[in-house]
Amino acid sequence: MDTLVFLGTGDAMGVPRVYCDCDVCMEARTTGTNRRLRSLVMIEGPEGGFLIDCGPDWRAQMESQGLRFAEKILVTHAHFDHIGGLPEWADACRWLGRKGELYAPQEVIDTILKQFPWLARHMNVTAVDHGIELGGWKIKGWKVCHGYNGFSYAYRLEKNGFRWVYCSDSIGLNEKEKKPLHDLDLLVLGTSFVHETAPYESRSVYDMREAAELLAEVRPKRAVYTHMSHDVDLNGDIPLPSNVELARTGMKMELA
Ligand SMILES: O=c1ccn([C@@H]2O[C@@H]3COP(=O)(O)O[C@H]3[C@H]2O)c(=O)[nH]1
Repeated sequence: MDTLVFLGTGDAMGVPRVYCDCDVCMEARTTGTNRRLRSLVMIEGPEGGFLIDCGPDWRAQMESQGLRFAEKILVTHAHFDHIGGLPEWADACRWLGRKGELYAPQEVIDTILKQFPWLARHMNVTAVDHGIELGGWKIKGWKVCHGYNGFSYAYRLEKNGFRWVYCSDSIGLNEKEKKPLHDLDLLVLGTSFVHETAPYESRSVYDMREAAELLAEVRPKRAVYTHMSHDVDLNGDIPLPSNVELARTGMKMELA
């Protein structure tokens, strides 16, 4: 049985935001229910495991699980909050004398290697544009609208009849982009805010109101929201569709 572990459930700034004294950020600093590291998930199972994304909190996330090595990492897009940990992973590979396996679409690889050209010395880099199999999961990625911030990729994973999607950074998906979101047992969707009031053209991730509309359309059996900013209070009373839950740091789910 495979397990999905939420090692990071925050937006680009994490929670608390360094500059912020709002109630959610202050709660995150004290009791810490809302403390959120940058978004990253781990899939583990009998056929091996892998991470999706490697943001700047990677080191703390590895330590939180007592993990000493990450062998395989699949990346969604080349934004700092999703790739900031890659140089630390590369250093770990170097010191252990073990090559990591980095997977991403070719255009994402190109950007990563422009930013961190030395990575290729410490890891094998594989383009996943035509799909990939990791840990027994058949994985297909597709490009999704990330609004003001450009594009990201979402991944659809299938194994033993279980179908799920990881789509952390998207907004306003068109019909083609929504197609792989149908017939899902689980949709992990990024929703930065409950209700984001900033002008639409300045935004880059669904809010929870829009996400509810998307779910009504694509009808996954279950959904989990992640990539949540300090707008989201896990101790609050947020109106959600009945099949939705909010990811919590360290939360585990069976993928079956
Ligand atoms: O070309 C770019 C654009 C943006 N970024 C990062 O991705 C984050 C996306 O959310 P945000 O807009 O709150 O903050 C952004 C930055 O931290 C990046 O690394 N490269």
